[in-house]
Amino acid sequence: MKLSEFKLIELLAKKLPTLPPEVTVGIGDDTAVIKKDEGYLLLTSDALVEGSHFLKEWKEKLNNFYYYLGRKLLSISLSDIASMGGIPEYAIVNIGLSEKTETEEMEELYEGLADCCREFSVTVVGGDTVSSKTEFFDVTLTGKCKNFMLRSEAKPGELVAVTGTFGDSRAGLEILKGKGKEDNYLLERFLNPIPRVKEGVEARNLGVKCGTDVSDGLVFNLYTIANSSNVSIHIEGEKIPISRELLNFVGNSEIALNYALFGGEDYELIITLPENLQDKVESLGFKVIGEVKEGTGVFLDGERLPEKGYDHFKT
Ligand SMILES: Nc1ncnc2c1ncn2[C@@H]1O[C@H](COP(=O)(O)OP(=O)(O)O)[C@@H](O)[C@H]1O
Ligand SMILES: Cc1ncc(C[n+]2csc(CCOP(=O)(O)OP(=O)(O)O)c2C)c(N)n1
Ligand SMILES: [Mg+2]
Repeated sequence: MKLSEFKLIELLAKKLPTLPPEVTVGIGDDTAVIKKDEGYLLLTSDALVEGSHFLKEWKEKLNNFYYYLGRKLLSISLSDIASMGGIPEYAIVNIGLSEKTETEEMEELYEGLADCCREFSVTVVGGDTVSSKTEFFDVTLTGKCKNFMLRSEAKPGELVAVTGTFGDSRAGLEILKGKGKEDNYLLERFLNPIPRVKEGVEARNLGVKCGTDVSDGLVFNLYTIANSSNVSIHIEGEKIPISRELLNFVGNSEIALNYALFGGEDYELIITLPENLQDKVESLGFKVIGEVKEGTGVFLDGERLPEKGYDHFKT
């Protein structure tokens, strides 16, 4: 594919018929938003594909690898519902199995999926099972909300805040690829991201209007807010949350910051909020990392950052 992931989606979206009036948000945010009764239906889909998101050989390194894959499969869509401030409800699961797939692996995948369903009160209501050259797993998830957060609602003068720490997942991926020293915390952060559903709902309940989650990298997802809100975002390097484990893994704070900014698969939330909500969102566990201003772009300590992140057709 010659185009970037996002240019391609833009091109394909133009082919589709115009939206009916009940579709409040179509392609372009973390979930679709569809007006329903007194509130909204949220709808999202994400896939995990052998070769792109995981390697089958990782099974040899971890005896419960497919359990974690089952959890992550649901968690990545839960993170999209979380970023809208929604409550997850129903899931459809499509699985593509190769000649190498074993029954026990799929049982393990479904045990992970089931545990995650129990933890977040999600009900699997169907799916599809097909053969494929390489394995793939795909979840479509619905959610509900009375009000939602969007990428396009950031306003100049607001603060930018995030949950959790950044860059750990990329380090976990490197460990699985055989680079660097083993670290269970970092591995866990890659294999078992915890979607911030509670934080998303609570932020929205406080009146926060802008949110997204971080799958392609902190900077890239800050750009999705900046671009769709027509604002600039200014963050401070020393405020970016970085774990002790990541610092130990990479050895110095400059490289750790690079992992945090561009790593990807963090599945943490970014929100923007008016200053008067700062204490309240901090008590939910969010940390302020910067501010929203007029203009365009994302800046770190005054310097414009490149709009780069994970792109399926570039990496
Ligand atoms: N093949 C596709 N057809 C229609 N919409 C798509 C397609 N792929 C992605 N999208 C939409 O494009 C937007 C961006 O996708 P993506 O970056 O995958 O979102 P996210 O990081 O929240 O999963 C989303 O609204 C998503 O639903
Ligand atoms: C084998 C392998 N190589 C690279 C990665 C890293 N990686 C794959 S997808 C991705 C970004 C997020 O995934 P995507 O499918 O784009 O999620 P979405 O933005 O749609 O939520 C990253 C960092 C990986 N997990 N596994
Ligand atoms: Mg997606």
